[in-house]
Amino acid sequence: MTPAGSLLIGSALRKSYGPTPALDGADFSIHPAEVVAVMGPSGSGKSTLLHCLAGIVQPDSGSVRYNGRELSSLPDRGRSALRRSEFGFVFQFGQLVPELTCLENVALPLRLCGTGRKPAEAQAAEWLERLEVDDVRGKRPGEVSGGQGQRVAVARSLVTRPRVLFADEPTGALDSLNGERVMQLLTDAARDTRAAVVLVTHEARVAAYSDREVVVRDGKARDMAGVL
Ligand SMILES: Nc1ncnc2c1ncn2[C@@H]1O[C@H](COP(=O)(O)OP(=O)(O)OP(=O)(O)O)[C@@H](O)[C@H]1O
Repeated sequence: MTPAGSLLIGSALRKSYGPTPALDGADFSIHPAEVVAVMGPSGSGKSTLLHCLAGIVQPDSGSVRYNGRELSSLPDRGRSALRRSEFGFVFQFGQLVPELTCLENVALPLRLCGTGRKPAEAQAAEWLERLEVDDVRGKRPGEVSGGQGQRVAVARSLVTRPRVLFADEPTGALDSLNGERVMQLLTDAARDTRAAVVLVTHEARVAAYSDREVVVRDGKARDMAGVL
């Protein structure tokens, strides 16, 4: 796939941690509304690639362009604002705020973007319903199951209707049945809202929910479209 029409493009990305090269000239691109699985062995550079694409980690060299804009040309504040308004995130563990109810957790990204409490919570309630966890809205994250918590996290990641959802092993802590359900709900919701999804996983059954697979090995990314 060529980067033409791509929403997000990483080119020749390099990143080392001390003497350890995590990325060694990785290329990646994703179109609007596309779900791309980033696969590869442990330590191959998948999470580092995701962090560079999301502007969380600054690559040593190479470029990341989002919607025609070079991320490194934005000041820190601009990158943070972009992450808040255009990107969504869901990780394997612990991203919910323990002191807040599930409803307040899902409403939080909207509140941070300036939405008032009532409309933010009304939208959050809709997303909890969509992820089939309406019943836990008044509970705190410590009082819900792992699968329920992950659905709440997916609801929170999509409530701002991001254009790119970054998901790093989103079902890594779940049993296979719960994992499949979360993936189904996540990809259905992303496709409905036309969010592109960068999905890091090492599990083939999770990658099966994607449109395309990219394999990262020794810090280099390879599109499997021409290989499979
Ligand atoms: N913050 C960091 N400090 C030092 N080394 C790091 C850091 N983050 C990643 N690395 C190293 O960079 C390399 C790539 O790590 P990364 O987490 O991107 O791989 P991964 O493919 O996501 O692995 P996994 O599947 O195990 O999560 C590894 O050798 C890792 O030890």
